[in-house]
Amino acid sequence: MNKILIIDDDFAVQTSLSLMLRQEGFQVKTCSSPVLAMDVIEEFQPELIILDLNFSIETSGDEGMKALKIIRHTFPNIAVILLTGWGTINLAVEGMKLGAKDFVTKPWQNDYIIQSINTILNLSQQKIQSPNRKKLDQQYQFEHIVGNDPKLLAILETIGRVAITDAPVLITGESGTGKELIAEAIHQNSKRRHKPFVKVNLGGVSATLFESELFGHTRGAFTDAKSDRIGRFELANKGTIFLDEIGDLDLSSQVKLLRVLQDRTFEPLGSSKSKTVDVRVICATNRNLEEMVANNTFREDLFYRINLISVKLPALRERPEDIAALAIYFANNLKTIYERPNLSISPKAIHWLKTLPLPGNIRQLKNLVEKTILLTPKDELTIEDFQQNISINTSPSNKNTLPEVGTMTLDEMELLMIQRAMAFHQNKISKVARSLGITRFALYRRLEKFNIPFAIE
Ligand SMILES: Nc1ncnc2c1ncn2[C@@H]1O[C@H](COP(=O)(O)OP(=O)(O)OP(=O)(O)O)[C@@H](O)[C@H]1O
Repeated sequence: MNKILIIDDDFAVQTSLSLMLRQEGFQVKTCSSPVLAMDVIEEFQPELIILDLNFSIETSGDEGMKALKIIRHTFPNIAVILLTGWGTINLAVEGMKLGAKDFVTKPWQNDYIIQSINTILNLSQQKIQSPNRKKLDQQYQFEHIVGNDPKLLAILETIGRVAITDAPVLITGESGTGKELIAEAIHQNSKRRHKPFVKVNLGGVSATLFESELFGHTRGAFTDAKSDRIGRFELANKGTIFLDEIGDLDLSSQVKLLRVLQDRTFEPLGSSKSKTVDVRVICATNRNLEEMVANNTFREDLFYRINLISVKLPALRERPEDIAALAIYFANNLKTIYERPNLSISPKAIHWLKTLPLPGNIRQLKNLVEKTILLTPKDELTIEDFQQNISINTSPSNKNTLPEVGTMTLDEMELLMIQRAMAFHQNKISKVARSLGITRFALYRRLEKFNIPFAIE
């Protein structure tokens, strides 16, 4: 039985929280001040502490903060959840930086606290050493997710475990790495799987449309509002809402979003009646939210609210072994669709695909395989077939794949580009030279300079 310690000077809070947690099967102790807490922690050895930040004698929150620092320092393995008022949410944010696992604003929702506790305890307690794909597939539904890379498996393990809770999950990763697929998998493995999964692309929602899109509007709320409209949150009730491109949200919309994530209540535009929703929130972005927080373009409190659990999907170039499995999977899917049962990819072509940088990640690989199959009438696809259909330089995020200024000289860059072109064109000098925009002789000179072996054509 897991042990939880509640540190709060408000007797009513102590009683109601402990009653609720005992009903959930936890062993609970309470304590009214941080000073007394240290002895209790030593003796009781809780796995988790719920710590109030606002003690009535000291409304600045300093006492709670001090206690948090000491607890983190003395008992680093004990998880801490902070309790705070809505008005002092900035304190909670400070606390998260000091290592608290989550924060809950008063008045709290019992369901939220319980799911947060379960998620935190669950994640900290049963870490499997190295998850294996077969075991994961026996436990969870990941049938459309291809891959065996240890980084991907660790992610599948985490999402499998947290899927059953209602914990918010933040999914980051470059474009095309499978963020939406992972969000769907979380929903499919949750208790909400038979309820709606509603996707909202926040990148496409302007600040003026944000409220009506997410919270709905009543007829006449604004000039074009000819009839009542249900917002996305309400559509997702009892299910999951997937907020894609959350990093694209402007600051005024961020605060509106924080409010509904915090209280689960909102008012449709033009209405004064609050509505309550029961949704699980999954967010995704290819931006660096930590950096945005540092630049004050993303609210820190919203950041901590959405990333109780966060997973970062690796770029495809970081897991080249999965390229083979993915290419074969996409080709097999198309076998049936296009009625070409003998379709296959030559072993050499598979090997060659693994050497591609693929900045557009899995989406780019999928498009390449589909395009090549469509445009090639043969059964076995070769390197040349793929070469004709790839546009390495026009991929969307190519500019991001250039190294940072100061990390590479022009000479090193030239060497890398020549090596890459040689691999791509399998050392065929005239093709390599053409792709680099230089003559064959200019290429020979450079190959010699860089000591790259070649055969004269
Ligand atoms: N592990 C995988 N196995 C099979 N297909 C995958 C996998 N990951 C992604 N895909 C496929 O690749 C395509 C891109 O994936 P997805 O849309 O989930 O990426 P994303 O990270 O959400 O992209 P963006 O940031 O551009 O929205 C989809 O067609 C998806 O089905």
